[in-house]
Amino acid sequence: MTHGAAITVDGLIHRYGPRTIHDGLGFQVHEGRILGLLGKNGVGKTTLIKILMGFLAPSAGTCRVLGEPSHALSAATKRRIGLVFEGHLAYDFMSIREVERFFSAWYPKWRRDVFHDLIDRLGLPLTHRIRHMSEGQRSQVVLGVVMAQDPDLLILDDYTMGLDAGYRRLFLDYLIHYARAGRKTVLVTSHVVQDMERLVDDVIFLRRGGRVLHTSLADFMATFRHYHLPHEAVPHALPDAGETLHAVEREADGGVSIFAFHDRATVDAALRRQAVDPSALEERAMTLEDAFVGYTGRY
Ligand SMILES: Nc1ncnc2c1ncn2[C@@H]1O[C@H](COP(=O)(O)OP(=O)(O)OP(=O)(O)O)[C@@H](O)[C@H]1O
Repeated sequence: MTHGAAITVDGLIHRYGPRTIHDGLGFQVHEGRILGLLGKNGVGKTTLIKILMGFLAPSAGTCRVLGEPSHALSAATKRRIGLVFEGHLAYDFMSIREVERFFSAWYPKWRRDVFHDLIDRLGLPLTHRIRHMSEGQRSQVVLGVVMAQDPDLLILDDYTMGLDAGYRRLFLDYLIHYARAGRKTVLVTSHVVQDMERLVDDVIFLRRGGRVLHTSLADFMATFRHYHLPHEAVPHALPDAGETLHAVEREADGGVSIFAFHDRATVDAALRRQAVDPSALEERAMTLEDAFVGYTGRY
């Protein structure tokens, strides 16, 4: 079945003063897909989400969200979008009970069962005020509020803020169930890359200066490879990264890691062209986090 696009970004350019953050970004998120937006600190993930929600006007380009231009989202469409943004609730003077009363009035599909299932795990009385909660407890309330809205499009910007490992996993299970159960679309950013490996269908890697890679997670993991040259086989001058070798990194043990979208024979040939003997090269298995760091570079 072909689904329509929940999000369409076309020719997006964004600059803050002289700095270009997005440079002709274009992609679609189809209904029912889960997209992970990954990238190092400061590459522009939050900026993109602000543009999609109409909080920020881009320097150029267009975005459509659930069929409407992002700068003119109607109230009805906004109600179909669940947004977790910097993990905060604006009304921190409210108690848990007041938060539920306030938000449930806005959302016709409010899922009381979902809210209480997530909130009960806090072990706090419903009269407890948000401002008297720890950071992680506040995040739990935010996530309860958003999931109870039963949104068609869920946008989560760094939802893991302050969450302990147990709750993070619980929420991840919730998300997976939510996304698979209906035709729900999710756009998620997180620095906990290992969670993305379980959750997302597609990934966008944002890199500084506006460079991007948009791919399915399965394709990326099947084609991006890590090769290792042990210390004794490393030449004086490290091989250069370029067309074939995506990245070349010196390891703490003196060996060299080479990341490439190519098979062993192609990488061998590229090394030989640089007068490097590849006979000791070995391929290593990668998690998504290894691949993410290999693709975007350590620092
Ligand atoms: N209003 C602003 N004026 C100028 N520069 C800004 C503004 N907002 C963000 N920036 C800069 O733009 C870049 C992108 O910021 P953004 O918050 O979108 O990054 P991010 O990918 O979400 O980062 P992180 O992973 O750290 O949350 C950063 O270098 C940031 O310092």
